[in-house]
Amino acid sequence: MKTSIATVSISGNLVEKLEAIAAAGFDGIEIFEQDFIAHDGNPREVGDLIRTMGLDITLFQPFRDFEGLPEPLRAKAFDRAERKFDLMQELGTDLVLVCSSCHPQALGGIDRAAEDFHALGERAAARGLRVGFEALAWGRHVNDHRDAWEIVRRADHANVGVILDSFHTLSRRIDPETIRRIPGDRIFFVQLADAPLIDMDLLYWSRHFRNMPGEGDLAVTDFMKAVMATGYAGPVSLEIFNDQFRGGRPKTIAKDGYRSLVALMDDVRREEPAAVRDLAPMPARSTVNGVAFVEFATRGEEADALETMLRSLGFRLSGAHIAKNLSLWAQGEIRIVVNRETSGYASSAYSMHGTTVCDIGISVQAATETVDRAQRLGADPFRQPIGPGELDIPAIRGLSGSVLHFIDEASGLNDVWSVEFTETPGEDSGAGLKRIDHLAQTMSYDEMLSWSLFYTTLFEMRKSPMVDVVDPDGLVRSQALETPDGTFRITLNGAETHRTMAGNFLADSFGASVQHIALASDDIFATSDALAARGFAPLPMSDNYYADLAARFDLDAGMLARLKAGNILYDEDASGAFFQFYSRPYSGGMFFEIVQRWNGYAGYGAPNAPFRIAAQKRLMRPKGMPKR
Ligand SMILES: O=C(O)c1ccc(O)c(O)c1
Ligand SMILES: [Mg+2]
Repeated sequence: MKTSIATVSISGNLVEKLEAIAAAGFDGIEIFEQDFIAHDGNPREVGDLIRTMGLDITLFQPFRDFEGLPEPLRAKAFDRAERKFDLMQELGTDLVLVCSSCHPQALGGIDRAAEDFHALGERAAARGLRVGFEALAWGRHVNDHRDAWEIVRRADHANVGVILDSFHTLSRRIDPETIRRIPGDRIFFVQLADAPLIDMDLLYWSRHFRNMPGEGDLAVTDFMKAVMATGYAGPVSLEIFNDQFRGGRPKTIAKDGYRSLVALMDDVRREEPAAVRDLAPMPARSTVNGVAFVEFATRGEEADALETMLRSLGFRLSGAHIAKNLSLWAQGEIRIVVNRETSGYASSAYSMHGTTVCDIGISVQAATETVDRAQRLGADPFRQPIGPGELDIPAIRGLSGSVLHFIDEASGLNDVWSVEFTETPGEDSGAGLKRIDHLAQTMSYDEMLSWSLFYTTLFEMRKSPMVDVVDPDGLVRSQALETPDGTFRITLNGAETHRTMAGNFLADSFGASVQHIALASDDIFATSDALAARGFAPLPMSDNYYADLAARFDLDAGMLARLKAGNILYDEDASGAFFQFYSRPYSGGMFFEIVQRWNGYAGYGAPNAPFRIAAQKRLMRPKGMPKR
């Protein structure tokens, strides 16, 4: 399988685009004519440059407004085609994409279009070139791949084939199963794009909101299954028009594209093994059993403050590392590692971000396979020198320099706590916190798609719809990712301005990271009492909040009084209820959350988020102080 991507999908100038595409691992590019025209260099040099980077030119595009024109426009279109054929030969590519005409004078008529394509096929054949016809979803007469295929069929020329683009088919809700009727050797090229479901004009949607397969809501896997079932053996190419990507970092967008394409083809193969023959095998998405540990990089007074916070949350200092300056804090199944090392990865994370979550340990079915899959999807493995008596725990670099370790039972890696840590005796039985409910990662809005793709291609996780969270100083978008059984949950919070609570944290910590950790109790009121006895100070909520709760929900006076007394927030969904309270912010805007899910409540208390943020800001921005 040859992987390819259109140059239009990546930001930067032509050379920057090519470098990013080559580095991400693609085999080829579709050269977008505009990118070539904007470049100052002759076509032969450009072709040679592309090839020296190890890339093929899989397609030249687009050639517009060709079929169905009356004379003299028709003759002019053929002349124009001859010029572009010259250019293609100099660049060194044999396939051109002709997209269906939007020309106001195009006449329509399947046979007229077929005759035009037959004639174009003759001219292309004379030069050893090929022509592919793509139905644009907004084409004047041809806007359905079934009509494009009928035209190609009637053109009846070996050098004329059809080009399929998932966006054009799926955006019009055309059943992708209809692709199975097209002979694979008549499909000259396949373009892939996903998109979020938004009800808008097709052209505008296509030119601004496409995204990588798996990042949107279209049935791209079904589309590709149908394509592969035809026996299609040509390139599989991404063609993404997206405003955000046009302004993104070329390397990141290209890596995301490669990750999405390999994950998609692996999914297709799992569902139709016979159809995908030449993709190297890779392990399936990992099953996650939960968060094994969260590690903070910290120092000095900040480290002491964090440990004071952990103690007030009912954590017990349960171990010290045999060789390194790490302390292990435990409660229920929760393990938090406080790393005060002054060299190595955690130390650089501290220098870069201040006190920060530098490492997340994820408990999976098979740790080594998880790293294998991640690497096949383009992630880098992470290694540190292993000291005497230490285990070699498989790990990768996440995005923006983060690290993920994988722990499993089968290989004995979950013994790391008894192997690498000496037990600190103690009696403390905790405050009833049992497990990590979710980790909340803060990032800039532009990074959200990269992170959700990262998690959903590596793990069996589903995305919930994006919600808008109103901060007094701006909007934060939030998206939850979770395993089917809820054992591993992450919320991604994308900030667009520095002035939001999330944006402020991001600016102060120089990059995406975990901003809060939500810990689950099975009895929120008992936990709240136990924490109060330890001197834990919850985030104070306003009286107005509780007056509104009383209006919105059927809560009896006793329940309401208990919620208010504990500064506990409340929400309900179709099946159950949710209780949550917060710590006060520490170390530049991080915090802890305590939650209880009752009767299968599935959300994260999104309706409460604006009031939580306002309460945090009241603490961080004392009364009377003007906002920055
Ligand atoms: O938006 C367009 O015009 C356009 C051009 C070429 C394509 O392959 C396509 O899918 C869309
Ligand atoms: Mg296309």
